[in-house]
This record gives sequence, C-alpha cells and structure tokens, in this order.
Amino acid sequence: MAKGMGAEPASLLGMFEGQPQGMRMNYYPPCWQADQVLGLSPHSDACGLTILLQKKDVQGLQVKRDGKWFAVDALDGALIVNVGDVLEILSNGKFRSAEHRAVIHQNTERISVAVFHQPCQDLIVGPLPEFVKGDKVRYRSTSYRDFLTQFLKAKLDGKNHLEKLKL
Ligand SMILES: O=C(O)CCC(=O)C(=O)O
Ligand SMILES: [Fe+2]
Repeated sequence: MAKGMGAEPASLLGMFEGQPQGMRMNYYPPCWQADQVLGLSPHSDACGLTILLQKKDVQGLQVKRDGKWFAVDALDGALIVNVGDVLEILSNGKFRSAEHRAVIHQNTERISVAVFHQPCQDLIVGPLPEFVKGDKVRYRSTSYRDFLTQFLKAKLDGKNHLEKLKL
C-alpha cells in the first residue's frame, strides 16, 4: 500500500510488524424488528487494517460512500479488508478509513470475525513525512493509547472520533 502511494514499504511495515492483533467475534441474533435496529452502529475501526470474515451467504456489512450505505457481498471464504483510522492518519488522509455498520435479519442469525492490526500502544500516531511531502499536515499527532482509549470510551458515532484530530 505504501508503494502505491510512492512511499517506502518499510515506513508502514515498521509500525505494525510484530505488534498485537485484536480479534472480535460478532454474533447478531435474529430480531423481529430488524428493520428498526442495527447490529452494529456506524463506525470506522481504530486500527491500521481490519481483516473481516463473514459467515457465508448472510449479508449484513454495509459501507458508506458519498453519504449512502452499500451492502458488501458475503462471498464464501472471502476476507474483507478495511482501512482503519491509524492508516488514515499515518498516510495523511491518502487512505481513508472505511465507515461501516452491520444490519441484522428477521429470521437469520449472522456471525462475523474481525481481526484488527494495531500499532504499538506507545506509538505517537501522526502523518508520516513520506506521505505529507508537499501537502499540509492534516491530522494532529496523538499516542495510540490515548486514541484507542477515547475511541473505546465513546459511543460508536461514525468517524467523529477521527474528525477531532483533523487540523
Ligand atoms: O459484522 C461485521 O460485518 C462488522 C464487524 C465490525 O465492524 C467490527 O467488529 O468492528
Ligand atoms: Fe468495524
């Protein structure tokens, strides 16, 4: 990904190599009021990259693009890769974290498994010079520990937690 943006691969690799990965298993039971509730509120993930496995044939993940929600096909055995907030900050906005949510169904349960690739908790996360180059710095720097704490403390609310870091 770094190469695609004209940066050294080592610039991003160094942030995530050997660092912890978190895993969350999401279980969405059927709900008779499925059209009135969400399984998971809109958010972007507070990590570098997320790799997501969905139970085959049961759609539920939606991503927001240009203000509209789009369903992501649940293909058998396919992994979905989502850009997280840390990658958006490090790349000075060249990569955008994916705003997403999960809907549920009236008669069918759904399961997904997300693996979050995180940087070291002590890392100061801010735009990397290689990604800023002639551009202006677009995000305030913060420690990953603080960013994650704020994210976990607040209710899921789209990309608001990231907006607060924008300059
Ligand atoms: O269930 C899904 O497809 C999405 C899960 C998710 O966004 C998450 O665990 O952060
Ligand atoms: Fe997520």
